[in-house]
Amino acid sequence: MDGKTRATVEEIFETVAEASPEIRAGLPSRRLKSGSENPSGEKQMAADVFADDLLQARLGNLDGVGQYASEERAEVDDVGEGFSVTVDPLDGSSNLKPNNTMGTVVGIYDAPLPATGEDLVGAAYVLFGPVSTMMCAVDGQVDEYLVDNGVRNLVTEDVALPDEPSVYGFGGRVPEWFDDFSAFADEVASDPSMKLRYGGAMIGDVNQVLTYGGIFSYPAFTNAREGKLRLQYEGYPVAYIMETAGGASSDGTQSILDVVKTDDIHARVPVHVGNESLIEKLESMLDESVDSPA
Ligand SMILES: O=P(O)(O)OC[C@H]1O[C@](O)(COP(=O)(O)O)[C@@H](O)[C@@H]1O
Ligand SMILES: [Mg+2]
Ligand SMILES: [Mg+2]
Repeated sequence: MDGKTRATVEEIFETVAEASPEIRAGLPSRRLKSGSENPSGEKQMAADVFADDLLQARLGNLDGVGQYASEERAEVDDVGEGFSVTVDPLDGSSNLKPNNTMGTVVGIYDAPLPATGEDLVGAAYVLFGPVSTMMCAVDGQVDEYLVDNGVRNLVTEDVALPDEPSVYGFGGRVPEWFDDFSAFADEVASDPSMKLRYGGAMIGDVNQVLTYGGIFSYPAFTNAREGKLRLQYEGYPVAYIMETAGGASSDGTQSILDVVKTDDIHARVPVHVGNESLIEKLESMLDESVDSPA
């Protein structure tokens, strides 16, 4: 990776870190529905709209950013020349009401949007928990930071997914899972070394997998084969972070990073990320009947 690319990616990371205390401080007064829907047909919280506007203004202002897209706005914004940035401004915003965890997810692509997994030059997330963690993946390495007053402080350099998996979290309604995924879930659950830990925000669930080892899935459903999570804002960035940390990702048959993009900037994808052994097992169990509803 050349120095200019690296510097631009770091500037984008720094801008997200800088905005994160403002996003966090804006949450208490914005835990209500905004009255509008996002392009995926979900009711937006006031905090979703606030975080999106803030990030659009800050990231769109950077010299090295050419496009900004988020799951909260219909169209891609052309903001200048440079990398394309995709944002899930508040991942897990349905956790606002019960005061559970949530975060911000960012993908940086060296191509116009919609881009492909191969176009990624960096990805990061901020997790709003008891502390604000920021996980940044660039140039083959993931680093973990604590964000304090908008500044990243390095906690762990070169984060590696633990070899021994111990946690799992599977999203959606169990009756709507395909039979083959249910069989995989049963196998994971029956492993005495595995514990169910599910929080309802992808980024919180992914962060505990990165911390302890394991698997997070938001699978295909019998009534929604494409799953729920969005490829450009959630699927590609989280797969890039997990694979860079030594883990694996899958849409059920292939790495999420190899999933072919469509023209739809809001396209969805089944998401499975975690230890390679579990992703391999999953793919072997889904292969046979992935196309046949339960
Ligand atoms: O509560 P549900 O419908 O199972 O969905 C939970 C999943 O949906 C999400 O909240 C979707 O993300 P947004 O909150 O950004 O729309 C994921 O973070 C989470 O994994
Ligand atoms: Mg999300
Ligand atoms: Mg969101």
